[in-house]
Amino acid sequence: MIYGTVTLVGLGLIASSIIHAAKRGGLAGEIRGYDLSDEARATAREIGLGDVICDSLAEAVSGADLVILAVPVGAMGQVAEEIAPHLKPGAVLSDTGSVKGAVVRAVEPHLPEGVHFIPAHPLAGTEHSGPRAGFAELFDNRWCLLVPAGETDPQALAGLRAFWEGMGAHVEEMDPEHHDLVLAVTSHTPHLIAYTMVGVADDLRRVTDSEVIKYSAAGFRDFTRIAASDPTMWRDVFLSNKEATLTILQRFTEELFRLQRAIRRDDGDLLFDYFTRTRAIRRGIIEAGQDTDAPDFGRGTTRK
Ligand SMILES: NC(=O)C1=CN([C@@H]2O[C@H](COP(=O)(O)OP(=O)(O)OC[C@H]3O[C@@H](n4cnc5c(N)ncnc54)[C@H](O)[C@@H]3O)[C@@H](O)[C@H]2O)C=CC1
Ligand SMILES: O=C(O)C(=O)Cc1ccc(O)cc1
Repeated sequence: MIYGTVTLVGLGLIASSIIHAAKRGGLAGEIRGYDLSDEARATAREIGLGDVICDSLAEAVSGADLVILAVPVGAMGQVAEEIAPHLKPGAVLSDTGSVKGAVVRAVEPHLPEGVHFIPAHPLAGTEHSGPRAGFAELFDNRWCLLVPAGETDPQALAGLRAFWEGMGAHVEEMDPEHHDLVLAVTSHTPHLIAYTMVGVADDLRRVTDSEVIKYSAAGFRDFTRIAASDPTMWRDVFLSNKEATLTILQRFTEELFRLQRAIRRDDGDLLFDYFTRTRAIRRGIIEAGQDTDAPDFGRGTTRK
């Protein structure tokens, strides 16, 4: 056991997965939960999520050793303000938000003396949401980035690291600005591209007579899975990681125009070289053992 009492605020996919994984690892004496939505709290009780589901934030966090905010990024500041007077001195306050700079700025002004704030981001998820969506294996062999803002108590940091490792994750530390740029490249912009592509297909539905759905190939299906992700969560991600996302989108559109021009000019060499370079990146990820779901791409041949 790492913490006596752990409280999850927001009982969606990530919080419910933490509850299952912490139970599996025997990491907490008692697990409490709270959600603003009556329906989420009722569902959590119905499926026996955690030990106690509370009807107020104050009750949920009072006396807790670890409090994790697993609400949409845009709600973090308001929740922090509400729980601040009820946090136990010496408690660890963390979160799971997909954006870190904005969360640090929103939470820090409300932090009471003696509470250790250590933002975190598990790089694991699905397109599903709500208390029923969680499962204990979600974090197995996935990264969890700890993003300590400024001076952080080493013991508090070690405890949170052990908690995430106990849930199966590999833990690394990163600073908030760097985190937001990296995630803009690897997660936020790709999600926006998926939303756009599915939107374009939907606009063309009448022209293509629903054939995009009927004959959708694996690439488009992957886009539709990602574009089915929670609208509130992703609205908040883009509005709170505005700068980094716009920077990466600018680079993306420049590259897209370059490829567009190559197609128009029948510049096969440019396209071939570009796709050869990107294929090597995919192989690098697989060779580094970072994609456990991926099929073996090592045996194919390259034709020109
Ligand atoms: N879904 C994913 O794949 C991942 C999400 N995250 C981050 O984790 C956080 C939670 O995401 P999910 O679990 O997927 O979301 P979710 O949509 O499944 O659950 C969020 C829950 O928070 C509740 N909530 C909203 N405002 C609240 C408030 N003021 N007080 C209490 N509860 C409130 C909602 O009712 C909902 O039940 C987000 O910040 C997200 O960016 C991080 C990694 C992966
Ligand atoms: O489902 C997917 O493909 C994801 O990319 C999951 C995910 C979504 C948001 C995050 O901040 C981290 C991971």
